[in-house]
Amino acid sequence: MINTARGDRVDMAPVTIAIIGAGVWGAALARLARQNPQAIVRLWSRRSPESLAEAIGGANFVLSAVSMKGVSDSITRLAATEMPPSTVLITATKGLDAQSHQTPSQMWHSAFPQNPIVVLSGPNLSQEIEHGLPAATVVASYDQGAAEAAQRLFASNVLRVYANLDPIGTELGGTLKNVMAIAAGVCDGLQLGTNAKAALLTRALPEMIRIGTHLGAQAETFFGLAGLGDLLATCNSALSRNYQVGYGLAQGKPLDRVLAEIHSTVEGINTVEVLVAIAREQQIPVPIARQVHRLLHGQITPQQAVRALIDRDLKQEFEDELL
Ligand SMILES: NC(=O)C1=CN([C@@H]2O[C@H](COP(=O)(O)OP(=O)(O)OC[C@H]3O[C@@H](n4cnc5c(N)ncnc54)[C@H](OP(=O)(O)O)[C@@H]3O)[C@@H](O)[C@H]2O)C=CC1
Ligand SMILES: O=C(CO)COP(=O)(O)O
Repeated sequence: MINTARGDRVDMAPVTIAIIGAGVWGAALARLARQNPQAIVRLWSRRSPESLAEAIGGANFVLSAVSMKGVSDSITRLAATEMPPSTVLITATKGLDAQSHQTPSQMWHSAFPQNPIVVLSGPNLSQEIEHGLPAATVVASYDQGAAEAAQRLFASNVLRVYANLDPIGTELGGTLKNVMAIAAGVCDGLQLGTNAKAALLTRALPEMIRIGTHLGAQAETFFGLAGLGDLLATCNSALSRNYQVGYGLAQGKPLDRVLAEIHSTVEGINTVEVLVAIAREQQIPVPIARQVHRLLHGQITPQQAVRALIDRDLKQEFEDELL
């Protein structure tokens, strides 16, 4: 166990972290890292005047906070630098690659097999972080030392950081809940009530676990902060962009108008494509994700999506759970 009380920071050697991706999450993570007086924090984006090689020079940690569509580009850019194998790579992206169906940490590992890889994920709405509100998150890695180093780096009096050894589960919790947040937005937008919302979120979790365990996650991770925690935060907050998509569709707005109004990254739109493709190939039941997929493709109305979920064949509550 690590004691991360603020007073212990005097024992921590100075560390440098370079954050790639200066979107809202990259900026919020930079703010969090700056709470640590021992951390030198550099925030870099492809629009920055300095080169990436300069930004990562001497960094102990390189954190990627780019959206899923920027992960491949960022890997290519970083591969062109001379990053040493001791640099800890932290990924904070919540998405799945459309072609390979890989998670970001798997892509980073393929490109940099020698570097320790850490996943950072949890119920972390960036606007609340920017307002200095307290939160908790998870840093997960197969390399316990790397996860604990990231834990020491980010722990502060506004952020409680837990470490675990399941990076894939931690990453998929944050990724798959985005699809469920679209459904939750529909539920609230149609004013279906608290009973319906509780049913939706409760049934969303086993759906995430079925896909997640198929992709290599540990089931118990989904009951932690990066799974249930992030599901609750995102599905219950109008700050969530994925939730806003569902809410806007429930109000009868077309998807392109909803997206134009949000004008920011909405990872659930791509994630549901990958999720449904995997579910089809592997015959994994994902009823909520399927309705979100049909809704986003304009094949059904929000009301028809709700009806389709209720009209499914009757079944035992736990008959096909992987728990
Ligand atoms: N916002 C939040 O509350 C949270 C977000 N996340 C996750 O963090 C990730 C980023 O989200 P967020 O910051 O909110 O989104 P934003 O839309 O604010 O920012 C997206 C970032 O990705 C970068 N990017 C996109 N394409 C490329 C590319 N081809 N090459 C390099 N960089 C690229 C953008 O760079 P540029 O500015 O140069 O376009 C920008 O820095 C997402 O996966 C999201 O799910 C995780 C937890 C919380
Ligand atoms: O992942 C998030 C909170 O943990 C952010 O959610 P949105 O991408 O839906 O805004």
